[in-house]
Amino acid sequence: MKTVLTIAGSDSCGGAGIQADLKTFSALGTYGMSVITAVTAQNTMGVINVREMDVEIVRDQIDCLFDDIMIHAVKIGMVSSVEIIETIGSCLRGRTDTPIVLDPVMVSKSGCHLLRPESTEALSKVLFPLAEVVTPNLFEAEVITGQKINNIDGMEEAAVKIHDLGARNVVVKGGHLAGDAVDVLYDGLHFDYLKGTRFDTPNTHGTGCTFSSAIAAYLAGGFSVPEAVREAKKYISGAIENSFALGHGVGPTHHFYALYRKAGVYNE
Ligand SMILES: Nc1ncnc2c1ncn2[C@@H]1O[C@H](COP(=O)(O)OP(=O)(O)O)[C@@H](O)[C@H]1O
Ligand SMILES: Cc1ncc(COP(=O)(O)O)c(N)n1
Repeated sequence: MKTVLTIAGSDSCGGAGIQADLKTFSALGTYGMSVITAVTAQNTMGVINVREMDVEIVRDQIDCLFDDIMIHAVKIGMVSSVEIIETIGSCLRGRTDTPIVLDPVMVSKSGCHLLRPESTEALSKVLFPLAEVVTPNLFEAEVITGQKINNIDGMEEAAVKIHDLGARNVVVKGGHLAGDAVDVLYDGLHFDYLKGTRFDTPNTHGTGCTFSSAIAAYLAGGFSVPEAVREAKKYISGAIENSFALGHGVGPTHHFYALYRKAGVYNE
């Protein structure tokens, strides 16, 4: 059994964060585990409250898993504070056999800061050099590089800059650009373009969490980075195509539509 660990925040409404990550790991046939960095009180309309975990419990969650279990890939999402970032860094440094996918989560789609603004530098200094893949969205790539991004050329420039900060592979996601949903993968030498149909849906809660978790699940399964990113793109596209309305705001993507259909229990 391939195992994948998510280090991220809890999203009480289940569309993003730890909950989206574990659903993705399960849907892709891997065994999911979690380290919770923060608990958010969140629904489809917004984030009501955030409680960070203290660094001791973050460290103990990570260490006790590595002490006991072979972990085939790690995904990192919401990390919130400099202290939590440094703790994760010190726990993972040296564990070079385990590929790490870092989704540099900063602000929720509903506009809440999930990374304290003063933690941006620590995120790139401490965690980028540990990452096999970093997956910024347009806004995150702009904050990290200090440059506005309006098109694919801008995404390429940002990918190069983020690679220079130590990430071995960078996927700049184009989910927030107009037109097709095109993401740019850069490995330090070549650009690769992940093209996807844009689905006209408001229900995109947790798309970035799901995409990065799918990359981690495929890396755990032994796929190369370009293969893992390509398969993850297919997975997130299907999950968005089958996303659904929930609550009064931005609904979640659907992780199990293929399995449900096969079992004849798919409920539109
Ligand atoms: N409406 C959409 N239709 C199809 N793909 C989308 C759509 N919105 C986002 N994506 C894709 O979902 C993935 C996550 O991207 P994005 O939504 O930009 O991440 P984030 O949640 O970090 O803002 C990317 O592969 C992106 O291209
Ligand atoms: C705990 C947690 N982690 C990540 C996100 C980002 O997801 P989105 O960008 O879809 O709001 C979130 N809303 N909550």
